[in-house]
Amino acid sequence: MTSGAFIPSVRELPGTFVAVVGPSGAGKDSLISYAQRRLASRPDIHFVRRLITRDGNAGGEDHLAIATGDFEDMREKGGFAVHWSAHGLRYGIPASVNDELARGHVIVANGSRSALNDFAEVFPRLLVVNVVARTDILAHRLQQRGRETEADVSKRLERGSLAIPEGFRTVTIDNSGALADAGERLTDVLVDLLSEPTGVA
Ligand SMILES: Nc1ncnc2c1ncn2[C@@H]1O[C@H](COP(=O)(O)OP(=O)(O)OP(=O)(O)O)[C@@H](O)[C@H]1O
Ligand SMILES: O=P(O)(O)OC[C@H]1O[C@H](OP(=O)(O)O)[C@H](O)[C@@H]1O
Repeated sequence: MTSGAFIPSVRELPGTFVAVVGPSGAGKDSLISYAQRRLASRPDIHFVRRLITRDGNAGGEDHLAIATGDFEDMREKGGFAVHWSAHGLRYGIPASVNDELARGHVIVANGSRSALNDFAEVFPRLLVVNVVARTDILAHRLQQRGRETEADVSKRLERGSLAIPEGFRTVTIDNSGALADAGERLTDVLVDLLSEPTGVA
C-alpha cells in the first residue's frame, strides 16, 4: 500500500488533499497544469497522475492508462487511496499519496463530485476546489477539445449540474474568463494551505 517502514493511519495524515472537481469542460486539468508549472519548484506541493482506464493517447489530462483488469487487480491489492467510476471509465488515486500527506505536504488531484464522500473518509484534511464556468462555455470547450464523441459530450454536459454535497470545505473558482486569472487563484489557494497551522508536519 504505502512505501517505507511507517504506514500512518488515515487520522495521522497532517497534509491536505485538494480535490479539484467541477463540470466537464470547466478547466480542471488546464488549471491543475497551470498551477503545476507555477509551483514546479515547491517540494511540498504534489500533483497526482491518476490511473484511468482510458487510452493514454486520448489527449487532455496526463494520466496513467491502465487496462480494466489491471485496475481491478490494483484495487484488490489496496493500490488506490480512492477510486470511482464515471463516464464508463474507472479512475484511481494511487495509495502512495499517503506518504506525502504523512509529511504534511499538499496533494492536488482531479477528483469527482460523485466520490467526495469517499475522499472525505480517506483524507482527514480535504479541500474541495470547485471549478465552474458558464454553461455555454462548457459546451464550446468540450466541442473544441474533441476528445469525446458528440454523444459523449452531451452526456457530460447533462452531468454538469451534479451538486457538491453539503458540509465540505470548498473554494469555488470561476474559470469562465482567462485561464491565467483562475490559474493564479488556484496557485494562491495551494500556497496558502501550507501556511495553515497544521499544514506542515
Ligand atoms: N480559461 C480558459 N479559456 C479558454 N479555454 C480554456 C480555459 N480553460 C480550459 N480551456 C480549454 O477548455 C477545454 C476543457 O478544459 P479541461 O480539459 O481542462 O477541462 P476539464 O474540467 O478537465 O474537463 P473534463 O472533466 O472533461 O476532463 C480544453 O480544451 C482547454 O484547453
Ligand atoms: O462528474 P464528476 O463526478 O464530478 O466527475 C467525473 C469524472 O470526470 C472527470 O474526468 P475526465 O473528464 O474523464 O478526465 C472528473 O475528473 C471525474 O473523474
